[in-house]
Amino acid sequence: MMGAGKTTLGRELAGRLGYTFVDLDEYIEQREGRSIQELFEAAGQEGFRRAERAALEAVVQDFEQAIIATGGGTPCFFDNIDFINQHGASIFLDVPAEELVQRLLLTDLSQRPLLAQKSEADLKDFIVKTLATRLAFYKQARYTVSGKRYNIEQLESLVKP
Ligand SMILES: Nc1ncnc2c1ncn2[C@@H]1O[C@H](COP(=O)(O)OP(=O)(O)O)[C@@H](O)[C@H]1O
Ligand SMILES: O=C(O)C1=C[C@@H](OP(=O)(O)O)[C@@H](O)[C@H](O)C1
Ligand SMILES: [Mg+2]
Repeated sequence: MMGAGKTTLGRELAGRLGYTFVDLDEYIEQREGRSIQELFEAAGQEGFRRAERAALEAVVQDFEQAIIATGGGTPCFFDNIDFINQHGASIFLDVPAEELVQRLLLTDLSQRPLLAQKSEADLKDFIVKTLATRLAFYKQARYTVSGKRYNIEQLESLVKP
């Protein structure tokens, strides 16, 4: 989910393993030549999800040993979660909703179009409801790591060959 730490942790994990790190949102931005916000503005969420799926297919062609930080919605559209599981070892970072909200409030919400311009109360409501609808997808990850704190060695042991 947004704020779980996919980008932050993914980068750290890739560094430890000596793997390439790819943040799917950044990869989409490079492919599309515009920011995620611009893509949402021009093509709506539907257009973004199509670009996201295309990027997912391209990224598995482009990289062999890589840690990919997806976006929070990636596994929840099309058959993306099946595609992800067919091509790699997926990890669900299962962070409580209240913690996600606290973290996200400290960031620039305009960078995440689904959260832009939300009040704190609306943000809380959105995170709780969205997490509930997405959980069925997230639970299909091969591994689940739960809690506010994480242990990078534990994560490393999950994916290390
Ligand atoms: N384990 C953590 N504990 C506390 N804050 C964290 C942790 N992981 C990430 N953050 C912070 O939470 C925010 C969202 O992290 P980010 O990696 O962008 O999440 P995601 O890519 O899953 O949306 C950032 O401000 C980041 O510094
Ligand atoms: O949860 C989502 O639907 C989204 C999460 C974002 O990525 P992060 O999870 O890295 O914020 C980004 O892909 C886009 O704003 C949509
Ligand atoms: Mg991210």
